[in-house]
Amino acid sequence: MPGLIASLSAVEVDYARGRVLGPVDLALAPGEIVALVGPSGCGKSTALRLLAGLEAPTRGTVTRAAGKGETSVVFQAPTLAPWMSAAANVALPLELAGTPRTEGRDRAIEALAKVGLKGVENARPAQLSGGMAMRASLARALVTRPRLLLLDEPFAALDEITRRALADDVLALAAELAPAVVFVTHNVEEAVYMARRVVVMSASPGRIVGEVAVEGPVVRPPGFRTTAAFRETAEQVSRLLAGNLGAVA
Ligand SMILES: Nc1ncnc2c1ncn2[C@@H]1O[C@H](COP(=O)(O)OP(=O)(O)OP(=O)(O)O)[C@@H](O)[C@H]1O
Repeated sequence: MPGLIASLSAVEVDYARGRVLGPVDLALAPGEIVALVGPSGCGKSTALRLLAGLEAPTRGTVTRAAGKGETSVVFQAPTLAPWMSAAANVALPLELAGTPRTEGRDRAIEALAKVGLKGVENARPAQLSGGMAMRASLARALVTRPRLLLLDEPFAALDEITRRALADDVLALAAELAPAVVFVTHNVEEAVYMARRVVVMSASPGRIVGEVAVEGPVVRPPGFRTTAAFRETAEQVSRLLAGNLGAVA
């Protein structure tokens, strides 16, 4: 379909023990932020891997307007190379794409500053806290200025305060750089906070059971979580989830 960053059409994924996903249809417009919520094991990460082009579906069609170099994925674990400095880690995708080394380092330092990591350019990953390592991973994902940013439970291992701070930082960066974002989470409130559109999946094999639109600006104003509209939207998502949990594996 023209104008879309990526889409899944009648997509199904089977593994050896049977169907794990689908059929699923999902279309992503440029710059939109979509959250994917669903019970554990329903195929959220599988859907993300399809959108990233890391895996092919068993049946159905995946289209991707964003090429490999225009797609970034951030996983729950920061996946930084332990022997490299923060700046070298962030510069890695640029280096692999053939960007001259000094330009790569400058852009990495700029990306680190954008995620609040000014001054830690030369630190090794082991010297960073969990939140800082996740920020460095985000900087590495954004340094290539992707058109499609795929986030697989990026805050799951972090404490609540760090999660909330990072959520605001990701939204600020999304507002500035305008990639299409797919954000996978188990957490209903986090989904409603992050996304303009929450896509709810059933238990395995995951299908889309409903979508809920979220009002408000991309960068959420203070107190957004306590508004009646936010509570109602979260309730709607929770009801969709609760009605479609099926047999828990
Ligand atoms: N490479 C694989 N081979 C076989 N089975 C797999 C493979 N990858 C995932 N699965 C299975 O497919 C199902 C969907 O996995 P997936 O990781 O996509 O779910 P998820 O919704 O992201 O789960 P969680 O929320 O727990 O991270 C699970 O039952 C999982 O065990």
